[in-house]
Amino acid sequence: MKYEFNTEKEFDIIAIGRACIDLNAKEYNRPMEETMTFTKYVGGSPANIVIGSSKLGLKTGFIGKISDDQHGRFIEQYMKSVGIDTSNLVVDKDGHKTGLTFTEIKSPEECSILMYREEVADLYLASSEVHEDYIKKSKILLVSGTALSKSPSREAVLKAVNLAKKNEVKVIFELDYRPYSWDSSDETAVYYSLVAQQADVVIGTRDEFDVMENIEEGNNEMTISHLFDYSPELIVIKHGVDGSYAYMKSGETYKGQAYRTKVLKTFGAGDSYASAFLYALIRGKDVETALKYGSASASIVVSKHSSSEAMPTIEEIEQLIAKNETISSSPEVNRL
Ligand SMILES: Nc1ncnc2c1ncn2[C@@H]1O[C@H](COP(=O)(O)OP(=O)(O)O)[C@@H](O)[C@H]1O
Ligand SMILES: O=C(O)C[C@@H](O)[C@H](O)C(=O)COP(=O)(O)O
Repeated sequence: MKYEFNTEKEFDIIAIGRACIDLNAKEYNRPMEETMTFTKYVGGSPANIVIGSSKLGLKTGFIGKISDDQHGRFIEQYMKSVGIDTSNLVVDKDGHKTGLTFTEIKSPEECSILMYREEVADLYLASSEVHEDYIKKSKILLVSGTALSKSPSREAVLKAVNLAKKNEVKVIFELDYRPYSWDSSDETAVYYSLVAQQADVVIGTRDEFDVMENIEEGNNEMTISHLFDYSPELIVIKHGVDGSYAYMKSGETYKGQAYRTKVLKTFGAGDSYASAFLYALIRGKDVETALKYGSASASIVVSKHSSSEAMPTIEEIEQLIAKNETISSSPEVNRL
């Protein structure tokens, strides 16, 4: 089953949200207290996703706010270098800073991130900085959930969603839950539900859907039966190394299995997954195949040091799919 887009649009994906910096520990297998050196990469979930999609050949753009300093300029230069349109990347003039994410790689199973996000420029994106003329040019508006955590970014995102819906632009909502950014679980659930109900596609981990529903240990059937009463036509629920499920409003369900790899660290999986999953959908692959692209891309990125710089080429993804070494012993993709 394929997912249709308006093919007349100039851009494939325009993302809205944060573009930040990842500082990934160079010394692995030790706690961050003992890490002396870090490598700098562009980071921020929505930025990572468009970087991945852009490297795969999609035409992408980014709406966001960066700091007026060396870090902001590094982000803009890197985005340009991978082909992302930065014409709607706003430079903050009020002294707000770029968000930093330090990563700790204690072991392949024990990875964590430490976010420094006080007064970050990305959450100061204003609704007046979101433009209809730009959004309407894209097949997809990719929305990151973290951009809803504070005003004025929250209103900027809600405006962007409204403009997308007015202009036949598919709204893809990546839940991208970062507890650090939110004041309360009730608040998160309110804004997540608001946008999920308006989105065309919702992507998140099982835990993130629980956050949206403000419950513990929810289940996929309940999630989809609720959301399919609203706008979503496709819901993707990820279960880490156990794979992912795609549910269509029309009733089909598909399972994508994770691909075996030598894991270096686990972060970066979700962003690389989303970038290749969306690439495949836009290129007219069916949803089953798109799950394979997402899983293969994630498997490649978890074997490498970064999230953004490590985003694979299409050849790497297709070679991995052809090798077919999935983690479960059951058939690689089961039609349920
Ligand atoms: N250890 C792993 N080895 C190979 N693939 C993985 C591994 N962990 C996750 N993946 C792949 O990445 C996808 C997204 O991972 P997940 O952990 O669910 O998302 P997130 O990074 O957003 O928390 C999974 O569906 C799976 O295909
Ligand atoms: O999203 C961030 O601000 C941090 C990311 O740049 C970092 O690379 C990361 O944690 C990615 O993990 P994922 O969202 O699970 O793919």
